Amino acid sequence: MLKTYTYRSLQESDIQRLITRNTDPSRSIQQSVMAIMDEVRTNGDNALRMYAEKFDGVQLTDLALGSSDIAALASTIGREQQRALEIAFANIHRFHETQLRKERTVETMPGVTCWREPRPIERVGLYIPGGSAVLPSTLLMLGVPARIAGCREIVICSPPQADGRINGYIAYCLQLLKIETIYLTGGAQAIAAMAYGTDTIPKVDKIFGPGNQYVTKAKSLAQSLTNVSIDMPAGPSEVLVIADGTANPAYVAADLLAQAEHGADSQAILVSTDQHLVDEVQTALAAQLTQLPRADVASKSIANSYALLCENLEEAMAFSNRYAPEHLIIETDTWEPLVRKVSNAGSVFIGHLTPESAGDYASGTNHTLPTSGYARSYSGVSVDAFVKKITFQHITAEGLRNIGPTVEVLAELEGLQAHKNAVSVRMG
Ligand SMILES: NC(=O)c1ccc[n+]([C@@H]2O[C@H](COP(=O)([O-])OP(=O)(O)OC[C@H]3O[C@@H](n4cnc5c(N)ncnc54)[C@H](O)[C@@H]3O)[C@@H](O)[C@H]2O)c1
Ligand SMILES: N[C@H](CO)Cc1c[nH]c[nH+]1
Ligand SMILES: [Zn+2]
Repeated sequence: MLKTYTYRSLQESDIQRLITRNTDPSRSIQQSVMAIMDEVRTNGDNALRMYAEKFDGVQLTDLALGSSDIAALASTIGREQQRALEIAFANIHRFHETQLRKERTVETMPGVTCWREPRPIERVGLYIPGGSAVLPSTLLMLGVPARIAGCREIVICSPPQADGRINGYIAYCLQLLKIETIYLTGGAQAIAAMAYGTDTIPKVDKIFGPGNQYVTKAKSLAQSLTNVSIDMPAGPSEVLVIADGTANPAYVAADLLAQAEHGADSQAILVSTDQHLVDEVQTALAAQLTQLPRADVASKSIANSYALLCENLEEAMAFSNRYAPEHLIIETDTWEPLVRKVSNAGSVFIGHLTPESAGDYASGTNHTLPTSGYARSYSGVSVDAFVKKITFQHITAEGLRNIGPTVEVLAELEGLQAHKNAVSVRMG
């Protein structure tokens, strides 16, 4: 069950240990991923086939499925599942379409006009996890903002399943998104393929998507070894629940287990002001675990997690801000003052009736979020991530008279005469 710590008895070194997760201290993941990426760079599609056999247990001839295969697979799913995917698609679309707001044009001095306009990133690669669980929801979370942004080429990679194909739910989402091809490759090799390009898989400008530690390391290496950029490190899922005596222990336990079932390296942290609640959550965890098909994975993750007892909710929030969770759930009757104090979190779920699963699937917010403390500096995926915001400016004769002398002085103080001349030659 959850190990329990008391915040006031922790030293700074203990806090550092408690907020650190999935950093690959032995560099073993980095080494494996480097080797995989080199292999893909050198041997392209043949390397992808070799890794499909090694990691996914399938022999592939074709690395891609086209629209007729996708249509056949999509037709196998039930009406209820279609409907749920359509509602999720619509809510995600509704939430994300507001993000492409036009910005104001600014006249910084009379005759000097500056503004910013978004332009889609032309070629984007979306990674859809499919190792221990296939996540069609992730395809919607990445595909919808890519479509809203207007990206010209959307490359999708996901690990092949045991039958050498994808499941029908992924296929249905591809149809909702009007995407006609999917590439059957997963893990670090998929990221390498999109970063370097192979005969079959196009090289992209930016790679998006969550994944396990291999995928996440490959994304960061791809960014440093090639000119591809990435959305953010979105690795093993995590949740931190702040709960006081008003929380329902069954709800808290369910929320912790919902992230714990993602993987043994996931973390589910309970931060509470109430010892009695912690005890009740432990009991509820034990009871609910026995009912879960993925109890094996979830119990390993719970063993890799902890509960922390704090004196008050301010202290609880201070710890949460240091931990910087991917998901923060606030299960207290009074939450407004706490919400104002959130400074580091990927996505926040407020009140007793807001399960994090709602955001994972269908409320509309994006579930591709920074993990391992990266919520201190990264935002989750949004339409912004699929565009570049380009600045523009225009200067009139009046503007040049206004701004010119300032630029000349600044160029001169930096010793850059040619910069000064570019102004002076126009001012006559
Ligand atoms: N942060 C987020 O936004 C977010 C969202 C959804 C899911 N997730 C996380 O994504 C992850 C999905 O992981 P997954 O494993 O189920 O699927 P995955 O698709 O990320 O990884 C599967 C692939 O990993 C590779 N792999 C497995 N073992 C390997 C090894 N020993 N060496 C090299 N490569 C290996 C294989 O190629 C396999 O196809 C989970 O950790 C989940 O918590 C995060
Ligand atoms: N909780 C995951 C993000 O960490 C997203 C997800 C997809 N499916 C279920 N959950
Ligand atoms: Zn989830």
